[in-house]
Amino acid sequence: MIRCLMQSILVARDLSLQTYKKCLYRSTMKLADTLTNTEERKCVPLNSNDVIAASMTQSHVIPTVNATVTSTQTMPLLETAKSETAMESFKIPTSKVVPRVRIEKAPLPFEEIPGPMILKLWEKYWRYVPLLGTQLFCSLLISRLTQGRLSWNRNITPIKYLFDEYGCIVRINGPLVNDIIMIHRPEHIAEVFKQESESPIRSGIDILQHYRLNHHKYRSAGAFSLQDLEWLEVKKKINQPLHETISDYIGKLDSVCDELTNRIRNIRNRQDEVPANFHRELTAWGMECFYMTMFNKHFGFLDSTSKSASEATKIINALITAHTYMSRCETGFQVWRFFETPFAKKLYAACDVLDEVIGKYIRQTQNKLQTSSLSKQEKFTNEERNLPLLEKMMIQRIHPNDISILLMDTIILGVQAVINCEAFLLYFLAKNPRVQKRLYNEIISVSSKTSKECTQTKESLENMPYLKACIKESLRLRPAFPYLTRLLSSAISLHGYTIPKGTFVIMASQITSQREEHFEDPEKYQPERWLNQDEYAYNDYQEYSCLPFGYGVRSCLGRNMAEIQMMLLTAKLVQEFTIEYDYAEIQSRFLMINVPNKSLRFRFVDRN
Ligand code: HEM
Repeated sequence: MIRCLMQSILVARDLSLQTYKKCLYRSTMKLADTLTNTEERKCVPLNSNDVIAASMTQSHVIPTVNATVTSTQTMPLLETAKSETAMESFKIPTSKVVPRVRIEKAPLPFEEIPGPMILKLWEKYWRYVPLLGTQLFCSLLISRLTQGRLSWNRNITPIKYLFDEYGCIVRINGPLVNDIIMIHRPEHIAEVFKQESESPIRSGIDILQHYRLNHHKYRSAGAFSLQDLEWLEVKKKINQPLHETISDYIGKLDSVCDELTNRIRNIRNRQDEVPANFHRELTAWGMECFYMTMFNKHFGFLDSTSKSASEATKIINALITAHTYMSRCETGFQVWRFFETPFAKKLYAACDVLDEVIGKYIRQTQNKLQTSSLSKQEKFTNEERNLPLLEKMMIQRIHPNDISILLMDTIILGVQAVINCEAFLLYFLAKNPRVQKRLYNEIISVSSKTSKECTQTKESLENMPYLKACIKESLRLRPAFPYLTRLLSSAISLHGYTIPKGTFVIMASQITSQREEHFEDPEKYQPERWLNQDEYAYNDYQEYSCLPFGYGVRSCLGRNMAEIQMMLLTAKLVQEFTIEYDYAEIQSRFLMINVPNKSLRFRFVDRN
């Protein structure tokens, strides 16, 4: 009996508590709604805490709303069903709402930005490493840091983990390196780019810099590593010739795409599937495009029967090796700073092969230009625009050393970026037959109007908005570089914190471009989202929400070249084949560039 009685009391108490909570919530919401319509609400922004506070502080004076009830009557704390009905229509006289004073928030100290404790573990190692650069730290962070603790597969996941754990701004500090801030919100990225100086500083690739300055005794570190105004001078000189060359070489680049198409027909099996090492064929295509634009030479990378086949194999092997060991040297502890490790030796040997090839063409061009008179050279720049880029750069009097390192950066990073972005694009098309169909229709309709069958021109490419959207969408989901970096040249304010000048900022742009606020169903491949720009122009920071080629003065120099190459090849392949892929999902893994983590076993089924 007593137990029953006790239970009933407990149940009754629970019920009354629940009713109280419900009523308090309803009155709070009602109050918030009402306040929205008052003048006070307009000038005093309230958050949910304010509303709750307001309801609590005024609970004794809030009028219950019956016309008959005066404003001085108090509302019962524990409401009855009667008072609940009465709540439906109560009004608060505006004069009773006490306006709140907006309190200016003082900037929060930089040191209070949350960051991972796990990094503290590394501090004890750092002191044994005298030559620590920011890049080392970034590398640690981006590559191996969380190994063992997370399901680490060398992709962007650990960075995402840090944001999930510490919020939208994460600070990483150490005793020897400068502080590093990691961000991913477009509005924060905008602040970083707004403070950019005339010559912004980005993290370089230390091992390539080391190769050039110490191993090779070149006079500068290279396009990706060079920081000062000297590089900007070179960049200015290259920019225009680069764009002109690409436009002038569209026809030649298109025929390189024809070669890959034929090669696919030769190498696919009876199920129309290309071999697992199809990535290598894409590399050959990328290198042939590079040779064509830089040296105006057809090398035969896609022709296994050509005279230069063994030389082609050597160059492609060198490129693959250089990329692999650059990534291995650059990530983890950089022991190569103290002695030449086996990884560094392999990288240097591969770079030497590429350097030799580039050097050969530079010498040839130098000889050619020495034999022609200056006036003739000037005539070249004005009249004969079809010169290869190397010759144009030499006419611009760019130092041969600078040309050499620029070309090597273009091969190791630029060509690799194009190949891997193209690989992901083909994958997305293969996985989305509806998109592929629409793209095919666009290509056919434009080609029939503007160009000869199966040949693209500058005009035909300009008339393919859907193709551009397909590329943009693929770069949104799988950019070549998942993050951008800058050293702050002046202090900025982010998320209420003051970030001092000299802080190194990592912008996780791959995460930015997959945020729900900016992209509906962000994980889906939907090129259509780029066609109606107005629909997406609602947000002030839209511009910063997808930056596959970076932003500002230090944005990608090869953007035009990359986009044209990708457009040409994609148009060609979609026009000729239906592309299919039957295997497990392909994700990216990070080898200084996002690369596919699985073989590209596409099926290329003839359309006719
Ligand atoms: C789809 C292919 C490519 C993508 C996604 C890409 C992306 C990028 C990104 C994100 C940056 C850093 C920008 C920044 O920090 O704001 C960059 C820099 C650069 N890219 Fe590309 N790139 C591609 C292809 C190429 C190609 C083919 C070339 C060769 C001409 C090239 C040459 C460069 C150079 C020289 C820089 C350094 C620019 C500077 O520091 O001023 N890129 N690229």
